[in-house]
Amino acid sequence: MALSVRDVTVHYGSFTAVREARLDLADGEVLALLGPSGSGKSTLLRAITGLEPMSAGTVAWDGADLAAVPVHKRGFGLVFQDGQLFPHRDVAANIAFGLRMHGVPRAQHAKRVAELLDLVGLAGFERRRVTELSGGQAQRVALARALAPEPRLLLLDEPLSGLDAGLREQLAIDLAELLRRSKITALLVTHDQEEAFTLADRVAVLDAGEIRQEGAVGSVWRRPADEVVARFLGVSTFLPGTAESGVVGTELGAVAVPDAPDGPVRLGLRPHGLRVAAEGLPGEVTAAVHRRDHVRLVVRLAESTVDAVAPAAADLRAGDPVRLTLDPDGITVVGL
Ligand SMILES: Nc1ncnc2c1ncn2[C@@H]1O[C@H](COP(=O)(O)OP(=O)(O)OP(=O)(O)O)[C@@H](O)[C@H]1O
Repeated sequence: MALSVRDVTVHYGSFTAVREARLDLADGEVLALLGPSGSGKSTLLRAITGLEPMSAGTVAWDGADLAAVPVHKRGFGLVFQDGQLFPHRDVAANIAFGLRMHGVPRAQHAKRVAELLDLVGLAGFERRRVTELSGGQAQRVALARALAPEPRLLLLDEPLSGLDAGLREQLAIDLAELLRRSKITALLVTHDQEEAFTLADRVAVLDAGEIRQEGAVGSVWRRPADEVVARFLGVSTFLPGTAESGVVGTELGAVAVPDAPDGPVRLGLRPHGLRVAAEGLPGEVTAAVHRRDHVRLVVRLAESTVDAVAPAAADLRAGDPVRLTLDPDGITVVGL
């Protein structure tokens, strides 16, 4: 195991920001620490880098404890939300800083800087002043600077959250491609599930300083371990049901969940787990919000109020009657 984090606890005075965190990261793997604001993600990342003193626990690389290894000798690269570039130097000098710090001979700098700029999609930007870069370009330069010394672990703390939505999505896709192509081992902090799912192989969900669930992104998404994780991953309605031979019967109807074990289960419904259809449960729209590719609804049923979706073209308003049907794609089993 490249990185192993064991029972790491961090206190700020009497407040416990991270409690007994355990994580493993294999070579070439990308792990996202995902959680709401204040859940302790940055604190855990900082503890791993050595920037934050730990009250208990160990951080090891290839089995060797890093307690006595100072931050700059850990061989880790760091990228923060605002790239923290040196404003008075040009792009090439910012990237070469990392090379100088690691004793790369000066004669090799220009070639390596050009390679790194090519890698982050900014070929030819060497002489550009960093004050003349867009937010997205600045983050690419920060990434190139962090990668310059070929770190054994790249740590990214909300690297895209200072950017506007469209750019963030594009940069997340580019970054995911770069991490996979270059087989970089990386730990990413984010509060954005889309970003975590685009970039990471595995995800650890934090809440109130504790890792609630850790696993492959797909399995955490499909099988959240508890209600806290489920809510954070977009589940808004919980529904008891009884599974028999891969079909779960509930008060809202039956739905196929092939791997649900027979017996009582708890379903978690994301908004698109209930869709407007020609047939189904009757209800009344109490709120409708038009989004780019669908309409989000709040619908009052006979016994409860639920979230649901309709196609973008649906012209629905509060007071309209609708019928809802369960869609397995938006339904998880919680706490299996
Ligand atoms: N230097 C500090 N001194 C005291 N408390 C702190 C300090 N840094 C963070 N905290 C507290 O520790 C908790 C965890 O903070 P942390 O920054 O790790 O959360 P986070 O999940 O990264 O949140 P965000 O996404 O908002 O950055 C928060 O309640 C925060 O207020």
